[in-house]
Amino acid sequence: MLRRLDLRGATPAAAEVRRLLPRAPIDVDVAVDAVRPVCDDVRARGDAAVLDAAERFDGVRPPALRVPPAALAAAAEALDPAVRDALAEAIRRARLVHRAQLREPVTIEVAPGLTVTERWVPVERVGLYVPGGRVAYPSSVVMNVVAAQEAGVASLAVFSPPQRDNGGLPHPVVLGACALLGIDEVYAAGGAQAIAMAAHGTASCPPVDVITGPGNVYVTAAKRLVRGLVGVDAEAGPTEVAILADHTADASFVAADLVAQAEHDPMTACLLVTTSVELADAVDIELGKQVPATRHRARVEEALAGQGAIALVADVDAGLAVVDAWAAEHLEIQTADAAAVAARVRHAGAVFVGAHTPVPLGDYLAGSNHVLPTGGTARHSGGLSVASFQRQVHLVESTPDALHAVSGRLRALAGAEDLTAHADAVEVRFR
Ligand SMILES: NC(=O)c1ccc[n+]([C@@H]2O[C@H](COP(=O)([O-])OP(=O)(O)OC[C@H]3O[C@@H](n4cnc5c(N)ncnc54)[C@H](O)[C@@H]3O)[C@@H](O)[C@H]2O)c1
Ligand SMILES: N[C@H](CO)Cc1c[nH]c[nH+]1
Ligand SMILES: [Zn+2]
Repeated sequence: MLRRLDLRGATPAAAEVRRLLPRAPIDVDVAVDAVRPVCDDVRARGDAAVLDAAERFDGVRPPALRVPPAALAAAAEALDPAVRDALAEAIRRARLVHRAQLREPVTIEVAPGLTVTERWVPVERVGLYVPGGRVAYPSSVVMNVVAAQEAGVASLAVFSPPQRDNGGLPHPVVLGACALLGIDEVYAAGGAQAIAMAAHGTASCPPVDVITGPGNVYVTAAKRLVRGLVGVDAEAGPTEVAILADHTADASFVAADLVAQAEHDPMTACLLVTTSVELADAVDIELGKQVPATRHRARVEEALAGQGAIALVADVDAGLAVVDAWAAEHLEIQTADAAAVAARVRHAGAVFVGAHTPVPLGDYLAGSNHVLPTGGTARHSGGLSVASFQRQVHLVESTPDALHAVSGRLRALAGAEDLTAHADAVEVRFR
């Protein structure tokens, strides 16, 4: 049985909701302290430190950090045809969505003769993290690489943990997915050491400008540490799901969707917010059937016991307030008129609307990006997109008349800041 919180009759403030509802006990701040020495070591000793960390954390010392081209080609060759076909379709769908995110330059004539043009320019080189500790994620290759390629990034390097069972190379399907996408720069490096390698650069790997991708709490912590030296995307850490459901929801669907995300990581957070005690009871019964039968039972049990909960709410409006406060990475809406309810959601990494839009569709094949903000960061961040790989640049262009027309006001503002040379630099042009 999931722990239950009865919020009917109460209207807790957002901060109180966040305190009451469970999330994983190790937070990113704690993990930052754990990974700081690893990142410092990579900065100081480069490749040797990455290799030592691989031995310590992944249980294998890769023969080389850079995956040889022959291994990528062999992995592509060895892909199961059904997996190859599914990857190709996932890539096709993701391209449709991400290409549509590209923005044309916009020129605004602010005053006669003065224009501001906004251009979006791709960064030059990116490091794309693909998790591979407990589970290997070829689908995260697709999510990272397609967004970066569509953004127009020229240099892409993928990092994924070395695997003992694969001779110290990353998982073969991860390599196969890289090859399908035309990626030839892949490193057998995982965890914080991979993030530090990408950020600082080593003898085998030039530094990158932006690092993106999901990972466990150590990866997330390392991204937080190098933020500023490089750009990073949102904190896409241990996965989480919230489901807002009423009496119309099917308990077997709800339970299956909780189990599906719980199988990622014992730190996964799974929350059902419902107006219906009957549904809550039925979901508990369903979990009693589904959990013992699921492949990764131990992980699922740990996640549900640790960070699983059902919150009972008075009505859908109260439920919306709760899920908005919790700001889930994934939010499913399984209520009557789900589309109308979903349209009112403010804080979630992605919203899955209606009974036939489970999170795993978005994980693999909806075309949406599955690299999404966790830990409540959906309050201020969005998921991975082409914008994660681009910078916006303003081009400002003025005629002499347009500059002259505004020079009096400019002097007023410069004077207010006691920066008179600013005004002089304008007026020198008209003496
Ligand atoms: N939010 C998202 O968008 C999203 C998407 C996909 C996956 N995920 C999450 O990614 C995570 C993948 O985790 P994973 O562990 O399978 O793979 P991972 O690649 O993220 O982490 C594996 C690495 O963690 C490091 N590590 C392990 N224990 C450590 C320790 N005690 N100290 C320091 N470093 C340590 C190792 O170096 C190892 O290479 C899951 O939590 C999953 O939920 C999130
Ligand atoms: N649910 C994960 C976090 O968004 C993504 C994923 C990849 N593979 C399966 N699931
Ligand atoms: Zn998933």
